[in-house]
Amino acid sequence: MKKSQESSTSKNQEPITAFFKNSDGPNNVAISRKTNYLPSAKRKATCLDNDHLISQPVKLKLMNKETDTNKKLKQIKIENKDPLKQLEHSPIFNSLPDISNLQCVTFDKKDFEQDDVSDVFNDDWEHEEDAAAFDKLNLNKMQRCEVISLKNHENKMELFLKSGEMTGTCFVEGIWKSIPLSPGDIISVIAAKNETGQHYLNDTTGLLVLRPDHLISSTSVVAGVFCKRKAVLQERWRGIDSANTAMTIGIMVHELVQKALTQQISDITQLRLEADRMIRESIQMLYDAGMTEEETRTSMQCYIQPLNDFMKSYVVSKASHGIMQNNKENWNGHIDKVLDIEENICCPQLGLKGKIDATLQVTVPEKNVLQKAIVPLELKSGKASVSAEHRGQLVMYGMMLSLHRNEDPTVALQRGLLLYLRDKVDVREVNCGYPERRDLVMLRNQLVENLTSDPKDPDPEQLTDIEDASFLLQQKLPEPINHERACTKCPYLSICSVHLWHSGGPSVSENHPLSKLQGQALGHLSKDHIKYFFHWTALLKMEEKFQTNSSPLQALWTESAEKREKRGTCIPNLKIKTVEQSGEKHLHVFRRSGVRLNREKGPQEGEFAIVSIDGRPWVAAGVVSSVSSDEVQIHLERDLSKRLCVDTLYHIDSYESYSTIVQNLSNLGVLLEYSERSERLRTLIIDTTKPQFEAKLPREVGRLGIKLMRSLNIEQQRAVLKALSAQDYALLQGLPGTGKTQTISVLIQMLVGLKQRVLVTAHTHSAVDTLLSRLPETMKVMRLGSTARVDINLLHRTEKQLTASCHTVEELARLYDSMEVIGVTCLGSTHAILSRTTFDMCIVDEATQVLQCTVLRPLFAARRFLLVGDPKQLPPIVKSRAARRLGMEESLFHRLMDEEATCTLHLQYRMNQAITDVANQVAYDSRLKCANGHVALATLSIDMQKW
Ligand SMILES: Nc1ncnc2c1ncn2[C@@H]1O[C@H](COP(=O)(O)OP(=O)(O)OP(=O)(O)O)[C@@H](O)[C@H]1O
Repeated sequence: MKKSQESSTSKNQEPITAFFKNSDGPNNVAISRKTNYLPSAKRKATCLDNDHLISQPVKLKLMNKETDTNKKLKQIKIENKDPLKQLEHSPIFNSLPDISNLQCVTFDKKDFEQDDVSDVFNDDWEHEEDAAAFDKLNLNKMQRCEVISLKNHENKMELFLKSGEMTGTCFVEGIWKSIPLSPGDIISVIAAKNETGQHYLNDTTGLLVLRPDHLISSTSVVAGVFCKRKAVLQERWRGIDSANTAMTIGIMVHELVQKALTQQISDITQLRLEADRMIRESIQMLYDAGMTEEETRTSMQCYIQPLNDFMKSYVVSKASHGIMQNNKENWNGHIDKVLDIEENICCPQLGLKGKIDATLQVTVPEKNVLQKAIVPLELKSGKASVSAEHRGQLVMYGMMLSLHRNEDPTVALQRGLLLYLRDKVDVREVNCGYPERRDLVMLRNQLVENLTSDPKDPDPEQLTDIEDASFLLQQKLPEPINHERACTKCPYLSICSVHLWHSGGPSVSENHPLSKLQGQALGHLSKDHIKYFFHWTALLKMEEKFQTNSSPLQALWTESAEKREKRGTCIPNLKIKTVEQSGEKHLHVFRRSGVRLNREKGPQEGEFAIVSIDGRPWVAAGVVSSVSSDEVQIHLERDLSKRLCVDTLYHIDSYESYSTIVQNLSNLGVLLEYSERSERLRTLIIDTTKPQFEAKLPREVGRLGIKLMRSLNIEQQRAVLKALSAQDYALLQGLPGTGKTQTISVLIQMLVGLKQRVLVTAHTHSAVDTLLSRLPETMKVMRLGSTARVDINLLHRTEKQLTASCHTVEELARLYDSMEVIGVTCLGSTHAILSRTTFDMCIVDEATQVLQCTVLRPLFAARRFLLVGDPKQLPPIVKSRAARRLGMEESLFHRLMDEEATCTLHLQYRMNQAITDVANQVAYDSRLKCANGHVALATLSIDMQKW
């Protein structure tokens, strides 16, 4: 039984095209003709009856952890054959892309002057005059449709689709048939028509994009060429992979090339000076990656001469052909103009997004005629592999750009340039035929199937049991690859393995590398650790789902700007007034003439927002710096006025970023790590091992205490001593106005007096600032985080201000090391200082308001911690009712509350007796006391005349 399942699965992995022939990795068989994405048992559970049209949504039933389906899922074994070997045996391994049917596109002058921003897609991308037409759906152009029902025929699937008021059918054959569609799914389709007028897609025509509203970056899609599973893990657990040398050099080389291109630098001495300047200005990034200037200079050397050659031959020369004409693979064109740098490109028709390194206007000789074209350029700082990953990225940019030009993405001529500069200049033109485009869309579909829920998945808001939730809401992952070397080094090994061995998904045979690596990946984790991980990932998934439903990104392309304005999420129809360079960003001032802006609704100061124009959602994004009744100021990463004409109307939309969810998932991922810091927290937080306290404190404490603790009452003094004696952690429960901040401030001074380094954190910027502002000016304090969010009185203590005088990585490191206190919010705790320093104590204020998984990040950086808060005050903000019901509001403070570890402050200085009595009746059960008679009798005299 098992055997037959194994062989059928491996048989399903035949490659279909040659696209991945240059891939370095094993997933170059990523697209398989017959592979269904779901494990076969799950497929069975969800497969559609061949003979019935299904038009009703399937009723959901909560699966019990040990249902038959689940048992079956666990039994499935997948034998992963080495995909490279399979590929070699493919009859089409060496076939070349079919470009015979490509049409040549000519450009006119206006194409080069500004973007073609014609209305490519309106509310539903295509509106036809005839409103109630049945079977009038025109799929010759890409359409966003809803699958109403589907019917399986012998070799094809019949889809009944709806787009706006239009309906129609489409037959899906070949590779497209393996997409696991359900009624209710949103797809984007372009199809051919046969002689009978019937729309169809097969292996040689059409595109079907699954759930196109979920935009995946083209970098993530090509990451899936090597390992689809890693590509999905990377999307969800981004941040586990820390900054490294190759990444840092890559960023610096990109900046240097972009500078050379925009300023037309073709002089080797000037390029060297630019590189040196860049290194000097990037000391923060070098510190993060643990690199010195000298190392960086040496690593960048091998790019400078080739960059100079590139500039001379392709950019500044007047010739219309490049160097190395003897090497026929090298590109033979000329770069006439740089149109854009880091152009943001967002394409909801293909469900893709990306950032193009440089958008160029070029001249290319073709059959002895000089042709003009606009091409994306992708710079690669690694070896000139011209791999499937590198080419694939350009193919996707090409498809997105062709849709922006209103062309057919399956056949439109596309050109792109790959630029390699390590050791020698190597410029390759990438053009491709239909098979590559189809395979990349299919690869994206496979990733999106794992990254989004399908209409048959349970609605998280209906879940009532955390065990069910943590089983049903587990991250879906593609099958693992068979590559021991890659898996051993993979930063996602533990997360990949925990899903492999502890979820209902497919498992692997005993000979698979992941079986051998199981001990290394999970040997240090107990059942409870894994259960905690899955509980919290499920809760985060519920919260994420709730957020996606309440503020959907797709409104940007499915609703008009006016409709979004009515909903209160958009400020529409703005024009650019001015653009000013502001550090690395461009401060854009937008104006709406005539109409006063509603300052209460839409993007607010300090919020992240998206800038769109009609037909082109998300042309840029950034943080809003101010909103007045007639102007919006926003810092964007690129200058929009350079590319778009002055009369362009812009819309600015609020955007609920999911980076917080991803950061929280990453924190849970780090908690699974085999390291001392993670083991310590697992023991304290998951196993709830009792914290230990020193029986005696050093004499020095007494000496310091006489001086510093005089301002504290007896309860507060006890709290300070308790915190000082904690070996693991302590809790400080402070009722309102009882002097929590005052107590913490004295504790910090005591710790610093004892030569200990302290990390101070809280949920909000204001709480961090309140604490830091109570510390003496003589203390060495640094506030991390964006200066825009820091209290004006603390600006002199911000990282930006303090590091302004550092000119070398060494000076910077010395400065960081000299700081006695570092202050940062919990979400801002991803700064490199925290991963490179072990603080003696981390103090978390407002600890009852922070999500358990958010507070983990600062705690990883300290030997012991103090949680300060009031469990009777606000819990963490959780929007999903179901997640709240299942325990997401439980803060770490609540989880660890224990009499022995907790000190409580009851004596308050803020309310007189009458108000204290009310607070006691409502929440504190007579435990809140006035600190003294003066407080109890205090009154407020108000001059009623003045009111
Ligand atoms: N031991 C003390 N003697 C005199 N006044 C004190 C003492 N401790 C705190 N206070 C005063 O009580 C007020 C409240 O103190 P603090 O802001 O530290 O309390 P908190 O518990 O942090 O308040 P909140 O409930 O707003 O978080 C302040 O005005 C502070 O100066």
